[in-house]
Amino acid sequence: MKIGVPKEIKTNENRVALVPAGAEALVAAGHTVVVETGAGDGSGFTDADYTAVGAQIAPDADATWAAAEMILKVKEPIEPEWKRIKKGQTLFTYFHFAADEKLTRAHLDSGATCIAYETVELPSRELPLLTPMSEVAGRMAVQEGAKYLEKLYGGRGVLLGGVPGVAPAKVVILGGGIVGINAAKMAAGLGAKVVLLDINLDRLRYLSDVMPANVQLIYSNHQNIREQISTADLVVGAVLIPGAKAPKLVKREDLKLMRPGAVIVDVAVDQGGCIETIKPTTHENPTYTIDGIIHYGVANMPGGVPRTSTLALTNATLPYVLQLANKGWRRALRENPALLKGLNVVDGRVTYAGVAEAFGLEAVDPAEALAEPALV
Ligand SMILES: NC(=O)C1=CN([C@@H]2O[C@H](COP(=O)(O)OP(=O)(O)OC[C@H]3O[C@@H](n4cnc5c(N)ncnc54)[C@H](O)[C@@H]3O)[C@@H](O)[C@H]2O)C=CC1
Ligand SMILES: CC(=O)C(=O)O
Ligand SMILES: [Mg+2]
Repeated sequence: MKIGVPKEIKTNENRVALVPAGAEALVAAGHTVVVETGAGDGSGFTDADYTAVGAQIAPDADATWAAAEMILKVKEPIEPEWKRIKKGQTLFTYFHFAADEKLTRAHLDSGATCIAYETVELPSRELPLLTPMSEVAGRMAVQEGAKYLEKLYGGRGVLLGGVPGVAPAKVVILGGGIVGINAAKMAAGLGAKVVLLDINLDRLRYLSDVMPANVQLIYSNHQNIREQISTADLVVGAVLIPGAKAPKLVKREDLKLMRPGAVIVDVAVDQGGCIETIKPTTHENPTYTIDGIIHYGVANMPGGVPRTSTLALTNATLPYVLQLANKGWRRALRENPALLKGLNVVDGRVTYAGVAEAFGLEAVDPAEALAEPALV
């Protein structure tokens, strides 16, 4: 199979979807790998690192897309990339369709087969291709939150860990999945007082076994959330309903309960955000203020630490990339139910219920879409 790896063009997105070790594995399996010149630069991989393992370098994005039956990316194709998508081409990347109708319609119109990293799901309900980036983003959420709490950035001027004689800051985390547990570990390690809320009681029980004593676990409902954020310095949004739009847990009027200069980092912004007032921002311009509360809404946080993130992401994606390349998307999805869960759009139809629901579209059963020979 011919596999294309374009350079990411979203603002300050320096990750790349395939590292030289992955290119080597694909070439060894008999595939042709075409990498856009400079695609690996931001993560510390040169064109020469790719050619050394048998990949080809394309001079620009057009040539990379045109050559490929399957495109490997990190972020969803953005508007300048849409014209390059070919009917029947397989796209394997993060999409987050439910948060963006225009993006969804562009991919429906393209006729491409869109397999989303974020909805690949194991029988255990784990999301193996979201997990590594959630680990990065959860850890970063505390780093970024700590920065914007500094007075210089408009924050309350509070140090997360406090010092002897002065109380530590309070960090409230909404959602105790991968982002939540990683944020909690970091905040607790720095000495903050941490409160984590989730609706999954089994998850709260598990967290109570593994978390240190400065992490308190509370059931998530609107009343408890309002009570907790009223004394928070940093709030981290970390909820997820896989593939669907995030529920709005903090309403606009709730901001009035919060302390001026408190910071919200809504990691869930890529699925629309769990804070009513959040909107997507970029690494270049990450924050804005509403009612005295600093909002951080970067939708590709791991892009800020591309070396770590690229390695972590590609460790997880490569086994799936090899299955898609070796078997073609139909057989790979038929033989791997986890990968089948990743199918969001095929031949102009939505195959993921959460995405269809977000825009009032009809969802086609992915197994049914697979069964149609016309879509080979
Ligand atoms: N902004 C960025 O750069 C990045 C964003 N993300 C996003 O972060 C979000 C969280 O991802 P993960 O932690 O991997 O998901 P996860 O599935 O591991 O955890 C989500 C948690 O939210 C909980 N939850 C659901 N409804 C809730 C409610 N009403 N109140 C409290 N908790 C609730 C679930 O029980 C679950 O424990 C996703 O939207 C993901 O796409 C992930 C990586 C990077
Ligand atoms: C998960 C995601 O959207 C990201 O890593 O950018
Ligand atoms: Mg994202």
